[in-house]
Amino acid sequence: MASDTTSNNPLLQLVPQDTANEYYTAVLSSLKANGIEIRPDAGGGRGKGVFATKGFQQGDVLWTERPLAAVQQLDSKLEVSTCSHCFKAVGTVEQHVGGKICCLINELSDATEEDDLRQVQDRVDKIQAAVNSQFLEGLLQGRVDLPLTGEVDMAEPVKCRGGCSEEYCSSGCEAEAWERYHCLLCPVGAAEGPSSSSSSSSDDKGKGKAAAAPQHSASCSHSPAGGSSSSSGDGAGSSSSRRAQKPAVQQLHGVAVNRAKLGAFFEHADETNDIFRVAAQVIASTIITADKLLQQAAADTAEGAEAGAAYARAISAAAAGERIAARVVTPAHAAAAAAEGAGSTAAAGRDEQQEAAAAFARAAGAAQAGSTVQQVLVAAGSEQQQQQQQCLQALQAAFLPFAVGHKAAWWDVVAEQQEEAEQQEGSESDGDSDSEEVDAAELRAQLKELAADSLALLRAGLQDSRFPQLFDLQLYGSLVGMFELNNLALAVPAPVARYKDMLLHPAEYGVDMDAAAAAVQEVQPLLEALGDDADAPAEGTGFYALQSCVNHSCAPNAAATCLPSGQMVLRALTDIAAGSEVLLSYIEEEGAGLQERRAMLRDYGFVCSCERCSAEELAGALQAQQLVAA
Ligand SMILES: C[S@@+](CC[C@H](N)C(=O)[O-])C[C@H]1O[C@@H](n2cnc3c(N)ncnc32)[C@H](O)[C@@H]1O
Repeated sequence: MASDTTSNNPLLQLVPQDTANEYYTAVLSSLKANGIEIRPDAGGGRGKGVFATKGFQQGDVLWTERPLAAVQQLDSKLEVSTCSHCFKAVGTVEQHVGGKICCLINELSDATEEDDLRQVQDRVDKIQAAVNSQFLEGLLQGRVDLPLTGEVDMAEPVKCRGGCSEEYCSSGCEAEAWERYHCLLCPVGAAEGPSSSSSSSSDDKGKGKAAAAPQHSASCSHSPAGGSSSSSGDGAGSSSSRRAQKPAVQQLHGVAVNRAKLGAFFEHADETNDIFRVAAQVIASTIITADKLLQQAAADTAEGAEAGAAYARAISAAAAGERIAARVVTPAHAAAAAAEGAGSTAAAGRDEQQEAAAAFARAAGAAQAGSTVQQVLVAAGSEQQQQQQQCLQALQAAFLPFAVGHKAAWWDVVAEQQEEAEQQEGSESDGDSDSEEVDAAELRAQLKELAADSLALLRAGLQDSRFPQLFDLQLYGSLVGMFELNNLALAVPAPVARYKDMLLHPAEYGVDMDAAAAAVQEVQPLLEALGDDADAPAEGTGFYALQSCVNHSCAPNAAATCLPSGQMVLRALTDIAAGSEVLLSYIEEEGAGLQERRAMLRDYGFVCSCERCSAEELAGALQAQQLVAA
């Protein structure tokens, strides 16, 4: 649902329905989501929703989608190295096994008396039986080969051209991330071409055998991806040698980028809330898109002026041939004359007329594209006002994908959740409502201050004078709030889990059974040491244009999962009839009772009244009545 906030920020105003409809039509078409529509009012006060316009069968893919903005959690990045743009795993299976063991060792060494120490000791024993420090170092450094790991599709890491510790699965992903947002967010910013972090050749059955800087050392006092910084996601790490060469502030996309200050922003985000990193990604990509729109508008205006000059030249050329000159009085006539072409007595002027016609056609197109800009220019008073209006218009267009999704401010969302939780607990115990209010109010103030600190650091890193609306605290809070409510938790299958699954089910992967059985024998101690941690996916959070429009039900008919490629796929869990709403479950609803589900859904800011909840509520009320009657 679009926001109806009371803020004066134009980016927070309700998006006109026509504009939203146009945007979603474009989204559906670009995703080739056939048989799907977005209705502005899904009913029951739930805002917009996604509906099937044709029947789907259980298991059908409804659509696949990449996020508009996403980050992997810092902790998860230590355990599963992925492409910072698309979340496909990078490195080798061996490095991932080593990384997971390091994380496990760290976790176990943090165990306290409150943990089950016998269980902890059991796991330590298993690790010691499986690896020694030399073997672990070998896994991490690419000196140890495990059997059949070449069968798992992995990508060789490509480093960020800016010199920070971000890694990508391909030069394509590196370039896309750089162009879309990372050029403004990289805390190092030495803009060289992308470089592979591995010097190895690709003759190793696609393993991407890396001599890549390991993310862990065998002592397991590991650092995040790339190894040199406490930061991850956008803004991770730095190379001090490159930092020394670059200027303190770089001008890019109309923004003065202070890389050192960006580093401080990311450190703060890593210490406080991952979501700030996603918000920064949205802000950076919006600036870049808006800047491109402004450049385009300027080019169109220049083209219009050029067209005018060409027209003037065409007029004077045509003056030599009266038949044409009499007719070429408007751009439309110029175009018609040029199309007619032959028969002109002004042979010398024909080419020029055609050029003029073409220039006019271009100018007309440009004028049409920029017509709203022109209207604004006429309406605006001073040149400065005109520029501000132009900037705002470009900004609104660039921000549209997020404007259609934004919600209440983060501090309000969280404080309301807290209030409700406390009221619930309060009504179950003796509840002092005054102190509850103070707690929620305090929380609101604390979160607002935290967001203000984060935004101040981002503003210091991205010094911008054209788009003040984008650096407004209320907008920042709304962006973070939107991510809290709309984001899909990313869970990209880890390569170690795929490796294990392949060894256990070789036939499904076309792998020789005997080879798999021998491999299982060899790696059994490692898999036992890892236990369930082998299966832990890469976890993060992403905002998706279409998935974020799907409402919740405690009896869902669809489910979203991540593929190893990092793409999200939405599949039908049941048959879905044409005209039905597509519904996901935002929570682990299976086996949970009504109150438990409602408590989980509090985080999403609504009370569910889906068919299952309504039926259970009714059944509960009837039961209560019967008890009273009895
Ligand atoms: C991911 S968005 C879904 C799209 C949303 N309807 C919109 O208009 O943007 C999640 C929000 O939709 C609303 N919503 C989703 N499922 C709901 C449900 N079962 N009952 C009430 N509100 C729901 C809540 O406001 C929730 O915060």
